[in-house]
Amino acid sequence: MVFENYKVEKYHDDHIQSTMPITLLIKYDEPKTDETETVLHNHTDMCFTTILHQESYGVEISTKDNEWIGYDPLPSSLLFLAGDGLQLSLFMDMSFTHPFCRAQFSMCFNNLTIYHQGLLSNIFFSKITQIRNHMIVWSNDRIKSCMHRVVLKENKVRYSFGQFFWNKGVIYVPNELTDEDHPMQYKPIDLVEYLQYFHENMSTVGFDFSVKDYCGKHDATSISLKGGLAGEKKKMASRTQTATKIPVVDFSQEDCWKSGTSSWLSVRRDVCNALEEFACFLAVLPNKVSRELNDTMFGTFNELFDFPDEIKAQFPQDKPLVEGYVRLPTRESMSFRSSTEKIKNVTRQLWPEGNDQFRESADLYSKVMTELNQVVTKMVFENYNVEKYHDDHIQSTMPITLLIKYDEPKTNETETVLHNHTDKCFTTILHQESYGVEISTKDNEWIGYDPLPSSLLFLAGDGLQVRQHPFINLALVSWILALSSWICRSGILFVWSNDRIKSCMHRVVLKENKVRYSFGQFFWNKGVMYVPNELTDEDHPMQYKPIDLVEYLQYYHENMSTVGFDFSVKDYCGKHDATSMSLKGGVGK
Ligand SMILES: O=C(O)CCC(=O)C(=O)O
Ligand SMILES: [Fe+2]
Repeated sequence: MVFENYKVEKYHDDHIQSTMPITLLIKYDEPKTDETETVLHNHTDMCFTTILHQESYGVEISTKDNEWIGYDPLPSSLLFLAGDGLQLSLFMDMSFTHPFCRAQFSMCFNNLTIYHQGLLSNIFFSKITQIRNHMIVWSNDRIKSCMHRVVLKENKVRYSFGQFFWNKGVIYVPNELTDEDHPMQYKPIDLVEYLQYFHENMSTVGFDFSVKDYCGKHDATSISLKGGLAGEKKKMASRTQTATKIPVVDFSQEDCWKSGTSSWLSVRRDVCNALEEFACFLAVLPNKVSRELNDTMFGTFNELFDFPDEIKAQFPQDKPLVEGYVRLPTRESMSFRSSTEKIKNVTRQLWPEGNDQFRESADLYSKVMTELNQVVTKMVFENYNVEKYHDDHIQSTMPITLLIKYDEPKTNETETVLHNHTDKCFTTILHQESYGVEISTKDNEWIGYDPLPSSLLFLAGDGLQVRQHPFINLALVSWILALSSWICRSGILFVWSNDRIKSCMHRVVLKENKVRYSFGQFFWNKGVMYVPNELTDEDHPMQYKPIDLVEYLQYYHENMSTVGFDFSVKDYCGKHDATSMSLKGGVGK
């Protein structure tokens, strides 16, 4: 009917020939609470079309007006959806041999539910699948894929099943579906190749890699179907503007470290302007970190990351602010609490005979970063006239050091090795050996900087725990990492400052064909954080309830499956948000 309607029925036989229907039988666990629970988050299916049949209320679809509407199933009804993909693709890497092997897929689903309860649905069902709509391709944007979700309203198991219609071979937009009003939007696409490409490159192209990116014709990021896909997209992505620059704040004057001096006040102004405008700045402090220190520190990284995995893996993990060694598809990292004692222990563990170069330079950087953080946060507290809270704030701060090595890229193309994200902590200070970190401006431009040996990048923070998630599992982590967009919303500085300072969206790109080293300190806080009363007024009504950052992380880990990737600090402790809730207990969706 659809083909006929668009007068392309002559292609219909071929279309049906190439169709591979896949059956899926699903059981949703009985919800643990009486609340309505979203058990499958907003998504569209990646295939061409889907037909579902449910036993009881559950599927809801999003209308063009963004309303969610559901239906009580009739026994003799089936729900037909314009398709896009049941994120099956994500599971291909999980050693489940064939992308269309549904039986294995369901098994995989169940196993994962058991072992990774929480993580699964997020990776699985969140925004990631909204983008790959083949019906969209085929219909040249006339038919959009159906955004849907599943909610459980009753306290009982829910069964449902359906068929997902995939296609072998290349899908073309029929010429008949292009005209002046509908110029050709897509190049031909082989769905299976596309899925494969997506799997293999997820960690670099990112979850927001869409069918438009893959085979879009008029999109700025459009690419040729075969070869050089990632390259061109990445090139586009990294085409940074030179006009806007990351603000530089000069900390070279001795006086600017002393509260109350004119130099302090002037730096304070620069710092606060930079944070409000860019959520970050480059601190230049030649008296604190010299080129020699820079070279010594990075000089030890080679050896550090060359230790066999067994040695690196010895580093104990601690939740939710995990310390230890973490291997991801594009990078490996080592983290530990930033203290002289801890650095000594780490050094001794790695180099039983000692390594003064590492120990001393790591300790010095750690101290400088901690000091810079203290000074900058004090400036910020002062700027908002709440300096009386600063001592407590610093008392509760837990700095965590992270040392990172990014693998040498396999191609000569610029590669995004850490996708757009903000850090979940209060503040972050980074130091890189070579170009890599890029930040997103308010105008959504990506800007980077060539590091000076004596500079440190200060960022308004938000999240680290993704890489340090308790479910450390390579495949899962790579998905999470690729999913980076979900970590963008929980700025704690943002909470504290009652939305005055946004957290800094950043990413890491590799432009050169070589290993990249970087390290930093992430500043977390123990205990409950309040928006100071002084930061609320008519123009800034209180936006957040008190939050315990560590509990928040814990809560997030444990409930990821139901709260979804887009669960933000606003959802957790937002005051005016419709989804706001009390801090302890009853934190819903
Ligand atoms: O590699 C870097 O320099 C930055 C790393 C980063 O942004 C992070 O780990 O959150
Ligand atoms: Fe980061």
